[in-house]
Amino acid sequence: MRLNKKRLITVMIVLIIGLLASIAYFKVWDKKEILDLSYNEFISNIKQGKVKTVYLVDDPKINGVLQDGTSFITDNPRTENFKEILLINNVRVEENKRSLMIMNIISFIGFIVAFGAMGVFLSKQSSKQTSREFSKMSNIEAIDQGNIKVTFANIAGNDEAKESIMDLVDFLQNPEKYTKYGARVPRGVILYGPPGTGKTLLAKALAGEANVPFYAVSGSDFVQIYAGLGAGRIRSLFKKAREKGKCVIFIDEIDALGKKRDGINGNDETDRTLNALLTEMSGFHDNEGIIVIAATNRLDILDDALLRPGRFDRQIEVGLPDVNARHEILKLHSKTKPLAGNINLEKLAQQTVYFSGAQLESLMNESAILAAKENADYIQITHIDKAFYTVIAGEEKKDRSAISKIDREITAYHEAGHALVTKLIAPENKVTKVTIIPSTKGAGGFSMNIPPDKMYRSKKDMINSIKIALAGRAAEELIYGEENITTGASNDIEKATQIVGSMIKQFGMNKKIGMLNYNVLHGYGGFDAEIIKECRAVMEDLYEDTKKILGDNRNLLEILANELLMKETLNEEDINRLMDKVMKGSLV
Ligand SMILES: Nc1ncnc2c1ncn2[C@@H]1O[C@H](COP(=O)(O)OP(=O)(O)OP(=O)(O)O)[C@@H](O)[C@H]1O
Ligand SMILES: [Zn+2]
Repeated sequence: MRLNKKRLITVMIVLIIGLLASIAYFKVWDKKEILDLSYNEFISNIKQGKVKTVYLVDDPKINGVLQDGTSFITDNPRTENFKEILLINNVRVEENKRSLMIMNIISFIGFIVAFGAMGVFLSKQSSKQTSREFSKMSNIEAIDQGNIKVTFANIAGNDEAKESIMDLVDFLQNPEKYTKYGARVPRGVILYGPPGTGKTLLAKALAGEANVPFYAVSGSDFVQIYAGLGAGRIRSLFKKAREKGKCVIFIDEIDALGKKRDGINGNDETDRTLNALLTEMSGFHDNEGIIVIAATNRLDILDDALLRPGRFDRQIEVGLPDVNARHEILKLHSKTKPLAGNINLEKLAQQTVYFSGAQLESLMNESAILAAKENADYIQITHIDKAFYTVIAGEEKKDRSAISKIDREITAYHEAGHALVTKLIAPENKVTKVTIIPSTKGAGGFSMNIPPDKMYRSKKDMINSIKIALAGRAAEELIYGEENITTGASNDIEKATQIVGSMIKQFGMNKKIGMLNYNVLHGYGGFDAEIIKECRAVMEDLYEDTKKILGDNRNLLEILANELLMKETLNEEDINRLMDKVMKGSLV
């Protein structure tokens, strides 16, 4: 339907151009070629023998041609003997042919027809182009099972993401098993994280491990195409996939399709495409065994509609690799390369802070190319050094290693502060992971789970949470001095303020302020100088406490921070092990 409309518009445009062109043509022709003779002039021309031909018609005007080839037009006398007079004066009379005027009209019509035809042709051409685009999409052949060489063995690091994806292999292979128990098999998974961290690789590995076909498209393919085509592409993609049965559909750059709709920058076309995708996904039967994996660098900009249950309801973070993962990735990508014996990949892993998997792969590849160019026997450290700068050339901060050194140290102390205070004041809390590798959520990372089986939070719990939140800043101040504290604590301060505020305004946990809910008394936006003063006083006390805890355990803080600098990521066991050692006095 929409395609026809499109074609119609193209034809119309061409016709209008044709019309304008022919009008212009006739205007010119009129002026230059056609003499408008009065009847008297015509007669005198005849008498002088200047008229060659006259086209006789039953119109008010007749045309003719002079001896010199000039066309003319004059009034038709429509007298009985007109033809005779002409013939007597040696004028050729053409009766059967239409007059020039008519010829003009005919040629005019010809023009239009020609242009019309051209229009249709062009629109056919453009629809050919659309159909080419279309077929580009419908031609997405499933990469055959046998051709997906990627398995989990091709992915180093990313252990958590890998585990979540591994779960899906069984869903793909035996969906019936899960439907038997009434379980909803996941349909969509979003992999999010910085570029080049192996999201595509993970999706491929899923297909490779489950031995099913793999279809890949990119969200940006759907942008700037003809109206309605995006949705059509989605439908044909899924149709194809269904025909194959079990498979993995990979949609890279899903954000190009599924950005949050803000109502202002709404784009009908992407909306339509997104809706088609959502419709297709809710149309799966539970045991169809199709899993859609989408990738994005930004989870926060995605439309909520995408993240609802039954759609992309699993979200897996794929982060930058830590030093161990970098080592693994480097090993993986130098397996088939002749490295000189003195190259230490472990050291190289330490030097490639913030490198993504793709950058590490590129580093090894560039080195190999340099070595090959020189016909060197081995890839030498000099090749790697050169390649290093090629890989980071596009980065904004060229001297990144210098900048990152102090950044890393501050981050390490900050994160170690959080972890240590947690361990010391709330050992029942679970510290799942501490890292100094930036994530999409911000610099560094620290995750802590409060035991989920608590129904209420005690005043002590809340105070502990505040201290844990303040511990990052406290560690920075303790180690680097008050002047060198950073903006890295902004989220922590926000969190601490929320807790203090709710304790005092809402939960009646402050003696001075009393057991009143101030939200009820003067709304959530209420401003009360006394409350703010009290919040500040409580916060100051807690901050001093936190600094004291860290100061008293400074050696532990330094040991943890140094371990973080070395390993970049520590899990709970690592932290426990370290603390045990220190407590037992073996590491002081
Ligand atoms: N964890 C990893 N292990 C091994 N190789 C990796 C890893 N991460 C990335 N690579 C290498 O980088 C290349 C690019 O990775 P991939 O295309 O999967 O990244 P991506 O996260 O999908 O990136 P983008 O967000 O830019 O699409 C891979 O083909 C692989 O060579
Ligand atoms: Zn922090």
